[in-house]
Amino acid sequence: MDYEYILTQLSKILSSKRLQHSVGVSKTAEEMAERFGGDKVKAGLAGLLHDAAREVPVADLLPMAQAFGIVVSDIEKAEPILLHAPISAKLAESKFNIHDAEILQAIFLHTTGGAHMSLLDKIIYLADVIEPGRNFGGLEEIRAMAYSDLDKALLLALDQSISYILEEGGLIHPATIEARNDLLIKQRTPILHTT
Ligand SMILES: Nc1ncnc2c1ncn2[C@@H]1O[C@H](COP(=O)(O)OP(=O)(O)O)[C@@H](O)[C@H]1O
Repeated sequence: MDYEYILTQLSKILSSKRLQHSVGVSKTAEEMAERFGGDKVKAGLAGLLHDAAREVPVADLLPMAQAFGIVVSDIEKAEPILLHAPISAKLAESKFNIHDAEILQAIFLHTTGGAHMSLLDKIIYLADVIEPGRNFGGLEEIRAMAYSDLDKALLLALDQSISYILEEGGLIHPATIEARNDLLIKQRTPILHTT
């Protein structure tokens, strides 16, 4: 399935604003893949499809996740919006014929992150945060870092997300804490970790 066809199909299930965001994430992810020696095609597709389920009505997310056989945690039951990421991965597979495990994993992890993120996972997480349509305090520092030190940029973005949720009094998904701890451990003992 080619890029243009996916774009047309997405325009039927996403608002023009969200579609513009998805194209922004896709282009940013391609640029980052080029900068860091990743796969540009996979980055572009994962970026384009990462929010495929973002406009599914919240009330439908839990039953849809269950129908797809997604294991739903207590946090996701309490904050079903988080399920849009794993459901987007399932839609990419079932509706858009994407069977590449790396692309599907990057879509799955794009909102929470997780331990042991691959280069593509990191690129998609960050591209979602820094694409040109985004604008929030502290973004410029993350943007600048995203093209020089991927892990430092990711750490900044995870910290920003955790701080924001804390301020809002929200639940923090444990995968986000795991992503942060994993990066910090690797930063402290770089010789033991080459990825
Ligand atoms: N790591 C997280 N843990 C818990 N909730 C989160 C996490 N990341 C995002 N959320 C919440 O999930 C919702 C959707 O997140 P997201 O899709 O990233 O936002 P956006 O629509 O800006 O892309 C937000 O309301 C946010 O507060």
